[in-house]
Amino acid sequence: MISLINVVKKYEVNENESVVALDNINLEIKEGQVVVLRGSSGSGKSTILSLIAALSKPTSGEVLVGGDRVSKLPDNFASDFRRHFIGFVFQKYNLIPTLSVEENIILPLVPMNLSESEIKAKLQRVLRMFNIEHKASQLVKNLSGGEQQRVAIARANINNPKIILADEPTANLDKKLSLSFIEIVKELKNEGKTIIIATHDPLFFGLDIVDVEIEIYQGKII
Ligand SMILES: Nc1ncnc2c1ncn2[C@@H]1O[C@H](COP(=O)(O)OP(=O)(O)OP(=O)(O)O)[C@@H](O)[C@H]1O
Repeated sequence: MISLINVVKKYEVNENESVVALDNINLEIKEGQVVVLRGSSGSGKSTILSLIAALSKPTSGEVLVGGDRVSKLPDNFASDFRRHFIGFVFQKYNLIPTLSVEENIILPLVPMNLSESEIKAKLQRVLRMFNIEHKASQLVKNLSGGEQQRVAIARANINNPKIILADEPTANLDKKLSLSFIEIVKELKNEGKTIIIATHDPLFFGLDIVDVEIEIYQGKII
């Protein structure tokens, strides 16, 4: 279960100016749900994802993920929490173009001190799952947009996290690739993962696999 309780997030722009990105958000997401956060640019969707991932902290209010009060986690615990529980798919993928597909995918494992065989097993699982095995040794910069996205999704899943957060995942994809992303979401849902997608892509609206659609407008749920 993920809960946001009376969450306010203000960004300080300068000494006398702040932006209220989230204005008293209350939200509950159950394990295994696919949730779409919809709303126009600047409405606060990415801010919600970053709070759930403990990438930032609310100005006031609480964020609970599983048993963890992530809004209170010190930074070193927050990165540990992310490594185990969260897979993040960024809009621009955040891949390193000069590294190979497999090097990019195993990056989250670097701090974990795993044996080579453990790393290989985890890598093989996601290479197969996301149909990118045949490109494993190629440099990411030579891949197509759709392939790069599959690498980003594979990296987000390398630790088999319970929660996948995707920020505008189809912003750089054509219709066909966007539909194949939706197929991937279906597979992840079948595995029991909780998936939260921030998007203004109408392809996600009214989809049968989506359990909850939440509309955000100027930092509020409407
Ligand atoms: N680091 C920051 N400093 C100052 N203002 C910020 C910061 N991050 C976000 N904001 C502001 O907070 C509000 C919400 O931004 P957020 O990125 O959460 O919206 P969004 O709905 O995800 O938009 P988009 O679809 O364009 O990514 C916006 O007004 C934005 O300008």
